[in-house]
Amino acid sequence: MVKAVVLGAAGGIGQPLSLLLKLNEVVTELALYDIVNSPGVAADLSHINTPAKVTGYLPPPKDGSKNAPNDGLKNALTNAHLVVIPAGVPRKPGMTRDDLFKINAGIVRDLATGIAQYSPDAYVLVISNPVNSTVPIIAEVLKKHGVFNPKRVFGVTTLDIVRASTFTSSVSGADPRKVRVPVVGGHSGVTIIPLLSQISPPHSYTQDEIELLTQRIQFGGDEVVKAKDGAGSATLSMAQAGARFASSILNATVKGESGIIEPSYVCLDADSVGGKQVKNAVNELDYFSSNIELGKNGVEKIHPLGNISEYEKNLLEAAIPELKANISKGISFVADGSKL
Ligand SMILES: NC(=O)c1ccc[n+]([C@@H]2O[C@H](COP(=O)([O-])OP(=O)(O)OC[C@H]3O[C@@H](n4cnc5c(N)ncnc54)[C@H](O)[C@@H]3O)[C@@H](O)[C@H]2O)c1
Ligand SMILES: O=C(O)C[C@H](O)C(=O)O
Repeated sequence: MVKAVVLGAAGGIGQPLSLLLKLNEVVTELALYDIVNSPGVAADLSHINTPAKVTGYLPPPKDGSKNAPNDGLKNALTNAHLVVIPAGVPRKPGMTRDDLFKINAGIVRDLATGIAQYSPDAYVLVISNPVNSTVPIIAEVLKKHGVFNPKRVFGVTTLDIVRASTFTSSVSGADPRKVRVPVVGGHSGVTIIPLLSQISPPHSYTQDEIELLTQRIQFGGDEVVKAKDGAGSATLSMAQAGARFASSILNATVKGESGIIEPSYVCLDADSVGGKQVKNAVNELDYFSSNIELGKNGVEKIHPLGNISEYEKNLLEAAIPELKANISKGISFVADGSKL
């Protein structure tokens, strides 16, 4: 049995992501949890003729008036192999991702408490923003419960990779499906660091092109927030990116495929898989996105940054203070909170 769970499944990302997971034939059970509408989304998806059995769960009603299942989160999470979290509010124009911390930190902390209790061995994929802080929040909650495994918790930065392929190809004329650009660092503005010097297949951009492309990849999220004009942020492209990363995790951990490499924002404490080497290169940050090789137990190897250009070194230097602050904010939120 391979159970995938989506927490925040009725939202703008949650619905198309759940659809794509329903189409993934490695998944045999798909559990959808949200504070609203998840049974409806589950009923709808359950008519698709793929193997996954779909169920929808809600929290217990606040007034206790309805005869709803008592513990939706527990039932959703029990026996999960993979948990994907797109729960939380999205940006409106003029906001930074860090502005979402006030609401989303508490949501993510409470969901992490459920994961610690009901699915401590699951692979956890965090989409909720601000990713630079929500991943440390999840890790700290799992640590408090004694169940944190740094090889199993991932901040999903795949949308940055997807955008980098699309935007660079629009300049070079290459097939975007075949282009890979490692995007390292974090997932907000200047913490997003595209390594265009390592683009595959290789391509030489002018310095002007490099600067324009870097800016566009770093602030690609803002393009969508602006175009949606108050109706949220990227949902469809994020669902595709999230499903791609989930599929990579499933292919590595269930099917045993080797050699899958995807950048992701992870805890660098896993020294046995190369975390220390990356940590040394990024001024001792505890979390960072680098090329991650996936294996049957999750993170198999955290690849070093490799040769990077002077321009990219400057991007890294500019990213470090913001990443440090975002990480500390997440860690302190759990350390200072009482509701665990
Ligand atoms: N990592 C990325 O690259 C990336 C990309 C796009 C969006 N995001 C982030 O993803 C999050 C979701 O975006 P969206 O557009 O889907 O928002 P949305 O508002 O459309 O959906 C969010 C869903 O979360 C649900 N929710 C709220 N509190 C919950 C809780 N306690 N438990 C379960 N579900 C809960 C809501 O009911 C809603 O259905 C935002 O924080 C957004 O910034 C991240
Ligand atoms: O921009 C946002 O707020 C959503 C997401 O992080 C994105 O990169 O599209």
